[in-house]
Amino acid sequence: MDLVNHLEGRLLFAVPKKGRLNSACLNLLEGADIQFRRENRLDIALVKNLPIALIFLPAADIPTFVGEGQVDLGITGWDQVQEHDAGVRALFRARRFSGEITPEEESERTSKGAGCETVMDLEFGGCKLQVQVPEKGSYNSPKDLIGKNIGTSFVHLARKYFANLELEEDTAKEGTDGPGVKFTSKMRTKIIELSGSVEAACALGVADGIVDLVESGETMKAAGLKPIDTVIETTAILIKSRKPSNPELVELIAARIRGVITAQRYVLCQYNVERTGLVAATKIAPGKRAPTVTSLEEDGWVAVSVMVEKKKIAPIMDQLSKIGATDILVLDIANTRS
Ligand SMILES: Nc1ncnc2c1ncn2[C@@H]1O[C@H](COP(=O)(O)OP(=O)(O)OP(=O)(O)O)[C@@H](O)[C@H]1O
Ligand SMILES: O=P(O)(O)OC[C@H]1O[C@H](OP(=O)(O)OP(=O)(O)O)[C@H](O)[C@@H]1O
Repeated sequence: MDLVNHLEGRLLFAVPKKGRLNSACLNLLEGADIQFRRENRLDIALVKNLPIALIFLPAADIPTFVGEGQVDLGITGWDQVQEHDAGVRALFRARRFSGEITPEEESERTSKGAGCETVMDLEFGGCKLQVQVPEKGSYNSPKDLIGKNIGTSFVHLARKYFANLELEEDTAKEGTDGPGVKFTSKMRTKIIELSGSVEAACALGVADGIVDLVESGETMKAAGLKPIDTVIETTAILIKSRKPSNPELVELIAARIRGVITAQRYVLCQYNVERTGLVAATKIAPGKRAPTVTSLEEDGWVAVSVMVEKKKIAPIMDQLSKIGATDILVLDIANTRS
């Protein structure tokens, strides 16, 4: 089937085709009951039960497609959206400096090009974009890298980061060569674009420091690098274009995804407690909204069911047990809707 000719009337939803975010995205789509079958090697899949087409794209390209409005919705890293926005801003700023466009055109085109809106944080794919330097070298602070070579895949964020650093340093030095002497800021740090294996750049003599993503820190440690600053912290996000083709469907998908995320974050805790212990128990586990309390077929006792954040459940069970709650059960939540 020629899928491209079946996109008419469908909401286009971009998801990372590979890499760190791919499998969590596929789980999210399954949880939201977005059913599709992806043919081998095809980057478009029609959703069977909703008027949606999934477009599988590199995570780094998704902000461009959504920002320019060709695709309505997308999942990618916050870092990728920031990198794209910084790139768009730099492009139009340069055009204004060269006199190609007016300041008004610059602001209009910047807001059009960098036009993704964040719908929600998806709470996975968490990592940090960090400045890393050789552990055994002489660089200890980001300012030590001014004027040096920096390897990165995030050229626009790195350039912005070092431009700010240079400006800070220039401002601090202002006047030190004599009253009223102003340093003119001209980017001195060289940003070298690398598409992968950035951590090898220092050992290979290509760069003095790098700006790259760090999750566990194992890759950088193995490459003999240490962090000296964090440029941004990032997680996966759901983004939408400013004018999606079907806003109601965007809302429906957002509500389903929100439900899946809440279900992943919470468990349902059920226990029995004497009515006299209910106030103390509710203080320990107040729930997302409030606990549901039903009477037990035993005088003076109630059964309570309450949503608890997964990461807090163990100490909460300990405390409930301590104040006399019994038969404490913890159940996974398959899905939720507020
Ligand atoms: N440990 C990690 N390393 C890199 N990215 C991560 C990590 N954990 C989460 N991410 C997120 O995953 C996004 C995609 O990164 P990933 O390197 O998997 O992309 P990719 O499309 O496979 O690109 P590449 O071709 O560079 O491998 C990042 O922008 C970031 O938001
Ligand atoms: O802190 P860690 O948990 O070790 O993860 C961080 C590493 O993972 C990413 O690279 P990836 O494996 O995606 O390959 P790449 O170098 O080709 O981008 C990133 O660029 C780091 O190198």
